[in-house]
Amino acid sequence: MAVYTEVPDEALAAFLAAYEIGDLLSYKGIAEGVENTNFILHTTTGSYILTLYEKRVKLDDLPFFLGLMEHLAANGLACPQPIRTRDGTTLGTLCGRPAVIVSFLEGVSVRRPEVRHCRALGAALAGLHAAGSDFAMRRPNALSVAGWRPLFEAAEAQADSVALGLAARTRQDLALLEESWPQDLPGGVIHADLFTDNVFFLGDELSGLIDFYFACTDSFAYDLAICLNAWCFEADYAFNRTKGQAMIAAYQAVRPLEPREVAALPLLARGAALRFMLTRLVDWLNVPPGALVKPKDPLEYDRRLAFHRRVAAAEEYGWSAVAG
Ligand SMILES: Nc1ncnc2c1ncn2[C@@H]1O[C@H](COP(=O)(O)OP(=O)(O)OP(=O)(O)O)[C@@H](O)[C@H]1O
Ligand SMILES: N[C@@H](CCO)C(=O)O
Repeated sequence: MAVYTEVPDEALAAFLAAYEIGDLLSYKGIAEGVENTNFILHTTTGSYILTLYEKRVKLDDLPFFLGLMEHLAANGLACPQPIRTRDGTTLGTLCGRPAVIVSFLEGVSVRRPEVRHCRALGAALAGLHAAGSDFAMRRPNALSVAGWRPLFEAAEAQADSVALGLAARTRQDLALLEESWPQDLPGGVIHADLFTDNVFFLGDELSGLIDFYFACTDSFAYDLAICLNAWCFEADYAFNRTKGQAMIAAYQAVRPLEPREVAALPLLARGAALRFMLTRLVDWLNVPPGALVKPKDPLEYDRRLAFHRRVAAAEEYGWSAVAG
């Protein structure tokens, strides 16, 4: 469930009075998602998403996220567009929480992506990188390599209670990645969390990207590495090279990777898997009493790491010099 804040009818009506989105017909809480409180609103002018930001989203970051969504939507990307009030503001307050209304995107996410979905995702990711290239604001990636050691230290003592040997192998991965993390790759705005639940399809057509609350300024190839992790492994943790190939080729049809990005891909993919393993591990070990949200399994990413450790070259992810 993701309705942490209950919103009384009167409070909602007062909040909506500042907008020109028609009369409210109905609204209901959205169960999916774990970070924020989301409602779907149906009004006489259409459907909208109302989000109340809960504690994990920093208030200072909201201008970046909202500005970015506006910028990307203005550049033709199918993403939620923050709706402005009559006074021209996008960020308001509802029930003591920062709150926004964004446009509703049609479509459904796919649980088990197929090759065609991976291809569509590759093109959309490159489109996002292109659409964000002239966005003026910056937000450093707090969950890049410098952010991993504090996460590891918070989990190290209990890591082996989750899987035997997890602490030792994570320690080794972390040391290697800290030493060799690729620097100064081409970069700009990245989504940084483009998992299947954040991508909508209508039939075979990709219809929208959501959840920009990890978006930041970092290397483009790292974003691709995150997507290879999230989309191209099978249920048995075998990497599906055909899916990787489809994703990378579609990405490169819009923005060809530079040779240094290709060379860095194995390390970037390994780092991306470590990042999600660590955030999941910390959450797994710190489930608040009475929590209604089930934490995500860190071992799904420990298993991906086992694959990445054996990879020697980008070809093993499906990259090839000849576009295919
Ligand atoms: N603009 C939108 N259009 C249509 N549906 C949306 C939109 N934004 C959010 N949703 C719906 O709300 C759900 C939760 O949104 P979102 O993923 O942003 O939540 P969250 O709390 O930030 O969760 P998490 O970070 O865990 O994914 C989505 O799975 C989707 O069903
Ligand atoms: N996509 C992240 C959750 C944060 O949205 C994960 O699967 O660990």
